[in-house]
Amino acid sequence: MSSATGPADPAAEHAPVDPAASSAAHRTTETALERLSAIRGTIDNIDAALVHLLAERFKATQRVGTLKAENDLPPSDPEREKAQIERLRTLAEAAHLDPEFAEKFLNFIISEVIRHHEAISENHQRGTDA
Ligand SMILES: C=C(O[C@@H]1C=C(C(=O)O)C=C[C@H]1O)C(=O)O
Repeated sequence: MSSATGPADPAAEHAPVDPAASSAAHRTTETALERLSAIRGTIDNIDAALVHLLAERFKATQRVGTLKAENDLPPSDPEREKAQIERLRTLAEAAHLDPEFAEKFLNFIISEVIRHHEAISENHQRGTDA
């Protein structure tokens, strides 16, 4: 705001807001950054848990892959996949997670598992053919 005689500093009237110049704005920014950091701490823990859970799941599916290869069972089982996707869609809905996302995520993991099972089967075949 300028007075009748004009602002003391003519540039001040259109100067960009500097949050550090206002103690209230500064405090607000610090609090927001602290909250962001705390929430990110939770995200870090969840991401770490996801990695550990996925590692355990892949250890189990590797065992399934070996069992299948040794017993001439096919790498994929579409019936089991269908049932598992349906089960996870229901769980996702109850947990307020987008079921479409849950299905895509599971399909992404399953396609990687099948790739592993195919590789295990090929290695097993090579071993028994030799
Ligand atoms: C792990 C298996 O193999 C494949 C992978 C699946 C999965 O990752 O959930 C499910 C079915 C199969 O296509 C299984 O048959 O149980």
